[in-house]
Amino acid sequence: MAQITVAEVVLLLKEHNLLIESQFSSSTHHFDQIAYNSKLVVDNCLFFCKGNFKPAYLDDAQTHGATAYMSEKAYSNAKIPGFIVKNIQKAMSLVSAAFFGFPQDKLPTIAYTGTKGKTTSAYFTKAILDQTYDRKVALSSTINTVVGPTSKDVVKSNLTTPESLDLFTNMHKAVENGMSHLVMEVSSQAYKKNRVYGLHYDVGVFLNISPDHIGRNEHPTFADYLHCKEQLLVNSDACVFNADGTHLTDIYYTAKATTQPENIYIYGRQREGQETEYPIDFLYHSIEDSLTENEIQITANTEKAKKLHIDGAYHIAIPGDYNEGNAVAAAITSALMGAKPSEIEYGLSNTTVPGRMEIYQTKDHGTIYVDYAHNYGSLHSVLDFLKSQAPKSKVTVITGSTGDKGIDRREGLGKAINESADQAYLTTDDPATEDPKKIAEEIAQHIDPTQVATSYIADRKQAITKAVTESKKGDLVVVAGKGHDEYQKINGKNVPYEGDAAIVKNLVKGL
Ligand SMILES: CC(=O)N[C@H]1[C@@H](OP(=O)(O)OP(=O)(O)OC[C@H]2O[C@@H](n3ccc(=O)[nH]c3=O)[C@H](O)[C@@H]2O)O[C@H](CO)[C@@H](O)[C@@H]1O[C@H](C)C(=O)N[C@@H](C)C(=O)N[C@H](CCC(=O)O)C(=O)O
Ligand SMILES: Nc1ncnc2c1ncn2[C@@H]1O[C@H](COP(=O)(O)OP(=O)(O)OP(=O)(O)O)[C@@H](O)[C@H]1O
Repeated sequence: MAQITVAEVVLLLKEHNLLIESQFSSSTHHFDQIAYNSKLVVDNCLFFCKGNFKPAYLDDAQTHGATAYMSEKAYSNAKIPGFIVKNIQKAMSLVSAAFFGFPQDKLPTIAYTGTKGKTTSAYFTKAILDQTYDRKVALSSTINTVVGPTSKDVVKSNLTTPESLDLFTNMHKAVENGMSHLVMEVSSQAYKKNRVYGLHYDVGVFLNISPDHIGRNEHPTFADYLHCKEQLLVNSDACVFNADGTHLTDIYYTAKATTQPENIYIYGRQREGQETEYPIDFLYHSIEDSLTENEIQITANTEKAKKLHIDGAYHIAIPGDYNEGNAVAAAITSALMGAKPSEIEYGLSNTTVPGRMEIYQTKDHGTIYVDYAHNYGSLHSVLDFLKSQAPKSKVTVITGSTGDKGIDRREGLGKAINESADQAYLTTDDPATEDPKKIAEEIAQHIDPTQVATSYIADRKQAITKAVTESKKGDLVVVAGKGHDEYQKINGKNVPYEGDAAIVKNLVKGL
């Protein structure tokens, strides 16, 4: 049973130079529960006060049985002793890991970061390793959290990377359920907010970086965004990264600062007359690249890479040339964890990801793609790929952009549409407290209406219906931005929404 004593808490906090004061007189007292939400407090619980905290939550926690609290400041309404700490997020992460007996030590972990491709690569990796380890691979992703082998062990996720206490709770459950490995996504916010403080990974992958998540409530600058993402490499035993991305020198030297070059693996697309500053360990190229699937060839280019024995051809069930890089990252990390080429082939050729390049064919109308692209980098990748495959096809995009965050996405989406689409229906996507029409107007400012026929339809379902039913044979329709989401975030509430895929699935039945 998970437990922690006062003495263990004090020792841990002192070791990390986080303790300001312990108000506890007994060092042998132990806690049976830990929580950061007063609504979840039960008897003999250690309660963490963090974030936009109100003293009333501490009253609530005391009523429900908290026997101590931890916080960056002492509360005058406290009737229980406190641990006053320098950084509550760091302290909570360390104490959570210790409370659950450091589950990470029993759960080899592969972690992905990157502006784009985390979920897809994590799904590929889980699918491969599930073959190798008899479906014993846990998952922490934007879409689902998997802590055991049965369907009741799968829950929808709230965040890309959960709060530390939730993450260690999940890892503990996974260990209890006999899971052998964990594949997880680590967002830059997770580092910014110390949700993974003290966590070490067996393999850390840096997929790519492009401007995103910069602004109010997220990262003040791109440099801060990059710094947060790079922390994944600092905390990994083996590092894998993509040579085709930007900021490579920065990324390479960050990896090298804590990892021997023999444990750093670099992959990149094969190009004519290629010269790189670093030895590329794995080269890949497309054997076949179509609107519905891919086949790639992976070639080991260094002695270190050859030892993984993954040279060969692999099918990928999801289209999009950028998914080839995601697949190679998954192949390398899985091989580092013991997967064989046949298991890699099975995982890559049988994995689709909800809301990522889902394809819906019609008889007499266009082909419809439902995709999570919601910034310049991702929408540009998708549209560029479709244009390269079908240069003569008319491309229609249906999209909106989120309110209250990622403001620069509006310009990016407009720019990507302007560069590669023929028609756009701007609509609603998680407007939060903003007016979706105003957001659409901001996107439209970056579209030349003489080149791209652009209109606004507030109701997302109506916009999708119009675009799909008006499409002609050979046209390509991209429903972008919401992916697998079945809600619209409006004024602090998740308002239920049918979902892009469900709407399209129903529509194409009659077409
Ligand atoms: C800005 C930010 O990081 N906010 C996160 C943070 O909020 P917070 O600590 O301020 O929590 P709060 O909801 O204001 O409440 C304060 C505290 O009072 C407690 N409380 C509240 C009510 C009550 O009755 N009793 C009680 O005890 C709460 O449990 C909480 O501990 O902690 C919460 C969980 O403990 C998170 O859900 C929340 O994420 C917000 C919702 C969020 O959406 N964050 C986004 C930006 C995010 O992290 N995204 C990344 C992906 C983006 C990327 O790639 O970087 C992600 O990993 O998902
Ligand atoms: N390697 C890549 N490079 C550029 N775009 C990509 C890449 N991989 C996926 N995409 C695009 O980004 C979208 C999101 O992909 P995915 O969910 O795998 O990434 P993510 O990093 O988890 O994204 P997010 O942080 O938004 O949750 C896809 O639907 C696709 O449009």
